[in-house]
Amino acid sequence: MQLPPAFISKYQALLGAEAIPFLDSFQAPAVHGFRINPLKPPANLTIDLSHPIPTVPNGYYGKVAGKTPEHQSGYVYSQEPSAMQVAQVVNPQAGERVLDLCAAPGGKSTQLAGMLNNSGLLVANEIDRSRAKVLVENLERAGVWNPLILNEDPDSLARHFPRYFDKILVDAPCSGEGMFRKNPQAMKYWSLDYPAACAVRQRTILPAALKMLKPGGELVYSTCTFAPEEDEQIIAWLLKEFPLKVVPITKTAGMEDGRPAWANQNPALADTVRLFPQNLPGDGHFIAKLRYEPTDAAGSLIKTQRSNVAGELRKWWQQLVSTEFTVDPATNLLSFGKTLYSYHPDIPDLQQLKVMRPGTPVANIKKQRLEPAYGLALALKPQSVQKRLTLTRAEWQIYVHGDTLSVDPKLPKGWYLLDCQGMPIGFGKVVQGTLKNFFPKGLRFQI
Ligand SMILES: C[S@@+](CC[C@H](N)C(=O)[O-])C[C@H]1O[C@@H](n2cnc3c(N)ncnc32)[C@H](O)[C@@H]1O
Repeated sequence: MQLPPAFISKYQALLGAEAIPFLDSFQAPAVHGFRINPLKPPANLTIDLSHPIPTVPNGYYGKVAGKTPEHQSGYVYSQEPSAMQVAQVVNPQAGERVLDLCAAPGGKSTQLAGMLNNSGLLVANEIDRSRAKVLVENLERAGVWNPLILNEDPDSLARHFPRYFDKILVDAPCSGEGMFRKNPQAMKYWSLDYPAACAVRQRTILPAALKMLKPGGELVYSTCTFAPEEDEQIIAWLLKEFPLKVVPITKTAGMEDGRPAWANQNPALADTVRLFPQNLPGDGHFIAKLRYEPTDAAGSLIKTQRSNVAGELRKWWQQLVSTEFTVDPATNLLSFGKTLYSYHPDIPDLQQLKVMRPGTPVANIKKQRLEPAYGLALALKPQSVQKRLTLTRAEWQIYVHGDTLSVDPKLPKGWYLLDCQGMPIGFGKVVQGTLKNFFPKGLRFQI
């Protein structure tokens, strides 16, 4: 790989002798990793789990294929190993309200959701609409319960969530120097001035994020770049401008202190973390954790979203629950577009927000009836449905292609939660020996 000459000389000046292993690391192959989703029920996975990442529960080195039941059903998520350290630093606790402000495609959101274990509230926001759609797919696949998925710019979002969150992650858009190895195209955008331009954007995102943090709440800031302008210098600026304190991050093997000398010499910057690719298997990251300690500690009340499901629609839902489920899987019901959602009761009134998903889709609204939603199949506990059917891997291929399958004609008609090797993969409807396919049209694929 041919690194930009200005990049080489910049890091030679910054790193001295260490620049040699740093620059050499770009010639090594990219390191792959994946996480196993702790939200999913136990299943028989066909995946090599022999190389665990010691510092990341459920994290493994290796590559996983995309077109497999394990991937389609959200049991695995491919993620570069050093990126996995960020959610570890956020460390969400049960019941907390957590915002992932720059969330697409959803690597850190899915990991945070796993750590929240479907307690508390995850709000995943992405400014770019097409990327937000990918975020929706990934959170749906992961079976996250009641995530609020938004497509807002940080300033607009801040108006709706004043002092609302316990933890906020800003995994900032950055110059992406850590991506060069995996995606050499990323070098095309790079110039000596690019990190400073990215820093301008980061300085607009962060004040908006702080408006949404509760007093005593924690902000985690991360980048996948090595540029001091976007790393230590951003934290030095935040510490000067806002009532924030650095929370030291416990360092594990291969993690280095942030470098005060690369900013304003503030010694607290050493408590941030640099992950360099010459020190650990991964592409590199910068992570800082800050506690917000404003002097005026008043919180803010918000108007919460009320359920809008009554009358006929509620009756149809109750009918579906009584014929197909063992318990009512929904929390609060919201009709949104042509879908019925379960949503978290603490979410603000959604009227002025660009909502991708208010929660978990539980049913598709048809004329005079409801059909259980794909997203529900991936999120609910299998024991909460009345009828289940196991497909072989070969039958799974037919299912994800969108075709019908023949089944035992004696099977009672109705909705079945389908699984493959114990992994829930979607719903199907049995009618007289035929399994009708309800795998969403937009997600179908051929192996
Ligand atoms: C590093 S990526 C996030 C990766 C994601 N956290 C993950 O782990 O999968 C940064 C994201 O910030 C978004 N972004 C770009 N400009 C932004 C802005 N002005 N405010 C907020 N987000 C922005 C990008 O669209 C991009 O999806």
